[in-house]
Amino acid sequence: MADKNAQKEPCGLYLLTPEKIDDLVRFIDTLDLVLATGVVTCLQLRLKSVDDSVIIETAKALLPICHKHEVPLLLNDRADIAAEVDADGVHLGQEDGDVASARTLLGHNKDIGVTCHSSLHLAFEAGEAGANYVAFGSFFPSVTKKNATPADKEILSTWDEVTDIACVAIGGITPDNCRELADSGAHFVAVSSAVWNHKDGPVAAVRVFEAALA
Ligand SMILES: Cc1ncc(COP(=O)(O)OP(=O)(O)O)c(N)n1
Ligand SMILES: Cc1ncsc1CCOP(=O)(O)O
Ligand SMILES: [Mg+2]
Repeated sequence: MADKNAQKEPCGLYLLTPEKIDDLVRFIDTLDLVLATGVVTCLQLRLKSVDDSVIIETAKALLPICHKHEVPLLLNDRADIAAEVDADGVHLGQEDGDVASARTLLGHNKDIGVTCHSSLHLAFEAGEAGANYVAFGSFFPSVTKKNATPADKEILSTWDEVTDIACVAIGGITPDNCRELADSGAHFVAVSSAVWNHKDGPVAAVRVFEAALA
């Protein structure tokens, strides 16, 4: 998913799972419908405060659904588990390990993304270390990550001008505010609550994002 040249197409929708999945069978049915829309470019399994066994079981269950729809599945935080389940990559925060170690675990045909908050310096470091994409944010207040570092959308245009590495915008993104991030240079917008908590459900939500990003 991390091809910056995809940017001249509409900005992609990068979907994060909820932090907890209570009913995996039901979630898979919903995810199948969401991915069948063709709107989602990438899915990140972002489970928090669960045992490794739950991450592994969930990743193994989601991979066939993602691949049926040709959507890469990245794991949040855990390059080791991404390698174990043969996921398509990993997203690393600044405390989640370094790119070089993740690359050793995953190999060269997997995607590695790195959280860079509002820092071009961190983004250049990540790029030099071999990240496939960098993530900036939070651009708007997020109910999912309430204490995230705020970021200004000018960082997206600056990054777009000076590098060829894809950038992802994250944090409080909705159908109403995603366009300004795409116009500023985001290649992908990463979204959680605006999809899973949409009043008309997640399938309707991704359709509204599709229209907003077209
Ligand atoms: C695409 C994307 N961007 C940023 C993050 C945040 O990662 P991190 O800072 O490690 O925070 P957690 O998600 O682990 O709480 C992300 N997950 N995905
Ligand atoms: C993981 C993460 N990192 C910065 S904001 C955020 C949460 C994104 O979720 P939402 O789209 O619900 O704000
Ligand atoms: Mg993390």
